[in-house]
Amino acid sequence: MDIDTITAISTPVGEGAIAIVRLSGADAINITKKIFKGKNLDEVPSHTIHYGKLVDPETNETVEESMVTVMRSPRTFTREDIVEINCHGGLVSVNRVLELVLSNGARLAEPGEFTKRAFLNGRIDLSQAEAVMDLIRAKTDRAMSVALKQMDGRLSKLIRSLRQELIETVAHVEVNIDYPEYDDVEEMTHHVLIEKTQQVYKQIEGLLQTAKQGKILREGIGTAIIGRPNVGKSSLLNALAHENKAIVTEIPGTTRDVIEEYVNVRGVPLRLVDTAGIRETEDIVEKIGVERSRQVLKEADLILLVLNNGDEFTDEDERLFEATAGMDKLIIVNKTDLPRRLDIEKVKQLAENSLIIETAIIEEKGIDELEQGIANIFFEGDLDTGDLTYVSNARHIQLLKNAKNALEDAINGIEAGMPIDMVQIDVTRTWELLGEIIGDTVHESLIDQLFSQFCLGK
Ligand SMILES: Nc1nc2c(c(=O)[nH]1)N(C=O)[C@@H](CNc1ccc(C(=O)N[C@@H](CCC(=O)O)C(=O)O)cc1)CN2
Ligand SMILES: Nc1nc2c(ncn2[C@@H]2O[C@H](COP(=O)(O)OP(=O)(O)OP(=O)(O)O)[C@@H](O)[C@H]2O)c(=O)[nH]1
Ligand SMILES: [Mg+2]
Repeated sequence: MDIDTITAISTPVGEGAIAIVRLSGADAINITKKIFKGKNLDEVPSHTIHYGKLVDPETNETVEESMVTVMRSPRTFTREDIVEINCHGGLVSVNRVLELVLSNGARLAEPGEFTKRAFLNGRIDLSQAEAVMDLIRAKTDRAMSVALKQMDGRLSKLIRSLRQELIETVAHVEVNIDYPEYDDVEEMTHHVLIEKTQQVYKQIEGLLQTAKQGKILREGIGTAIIGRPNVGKSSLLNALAHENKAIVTEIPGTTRDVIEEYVNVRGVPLRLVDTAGIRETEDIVEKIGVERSRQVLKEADLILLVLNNGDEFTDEDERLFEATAGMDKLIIVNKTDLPRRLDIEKVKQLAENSLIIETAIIEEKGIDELEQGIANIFFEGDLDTGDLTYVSNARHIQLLKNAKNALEDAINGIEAGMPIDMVQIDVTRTWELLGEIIGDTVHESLIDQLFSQFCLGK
């Protein structure tokens, strides 16, 4: 394992009042002492902060003034000695402090390396480390609360208990293999095996059932706003975002590219995508936009299909209904301030079970109903992260699916009266797959790859 001292700027790039350069490792305090003029940092109590000047030992030039926090191993974020240098938040000043630390013996940290050390030193497990990243990226309060629970070790605890159950079944099997002469042991084994494996199977299934909501909490509901040019799609995006994000003009074909925006509709996280109005066009730029719109449409979890109340219902509108058949969809009849020319009966007929909502976005009418409609579609208005343990991470979901399959093999084997040591292989495999979620049984290259997705300085 690396034992060198790492450093990085732990605050975002850009101007701020304060920025933090963090050091972690056995030399963190020694390196800081070389550049810090103030109290003797060897003598200050752990978890205390101290004012002083930062001085370049080569030139004796004062580089910065600072507040320095000293935290001694092992009760720290990484379990190593940590120093946090709080300096002024200008771009130049933070970088000079970083350079100073680097030239005095620290190494620049890789992305995620602080959290990786917390993992390698056993303070947190892999799913907790991944939750740290989710927390940073959380777009809504609810996504954040899911991440916080995972960081707290909720998922880990559940996975550990499932693995424990599996180990117990394996133990029973071992007894059976070692003492085949006891008939009642065999009966017992069969009984226990069926019961325990099915119990674990049900819990894995339950976890997987939270995956759809978990994914939505994490990434937002992929929502495509589609419709003919000029019906008011970009106006709709702006209304839901409560901000003028997309350009709105009276010229059809205004939106040429796909515009994405995270919005929070009554606690439901939407990844809202405004698209170029779909029509047959000769304009080359618009053509590409229209192609992209069709692509977005295919990948969406929810469609907001916008129609113009003041215009006739056209073949192009009809084709949009066809293209979105069977998808979760809301029909928005916009521009109800204009006299109706739209064939609403036709719309009702094509809408099937989809809700039709009338809006006049320009007058801010119908937006409330629309927001309620969106909330209802996914969670009957109630997206509750309450007590459930969610899985939201694609890696975890895949591992759970594989574990479920392996356990299914085991259960089928038991029921078909397969030799017990064959069944054991599948049970052990399930145990290993679950272990990968928390990082008990993972390959080093996977660990490197996972942590490299982190932000620098985390
Ligand atoms: N300035 C600063 N703020 C920060 C962080 C940081 O690294 N620096 N964090 C970085 O993400 C978060 C806090 N995360 C932390 C998690 C664990 C420990 C820690 O020392 N844990 C010890 C117990 C400490 C105690 O109880 O006194 C341990 O688990 O052994 C510290 C920070 C958010 N705020
Ligand atoms: N009368 C009326 N006009 C509206 C309403 N909503 C939007 N508009 C106007 O319709 C025009 C087109 O709106 P956009 O939001 O740009 O339409 P779009 O569907 O994004 O258009 P493209 O990007 O060209 O496909 C603008 O002039 C809007 O001000 C409404 O409820 N009533
Ligand atoms: Mg537009």
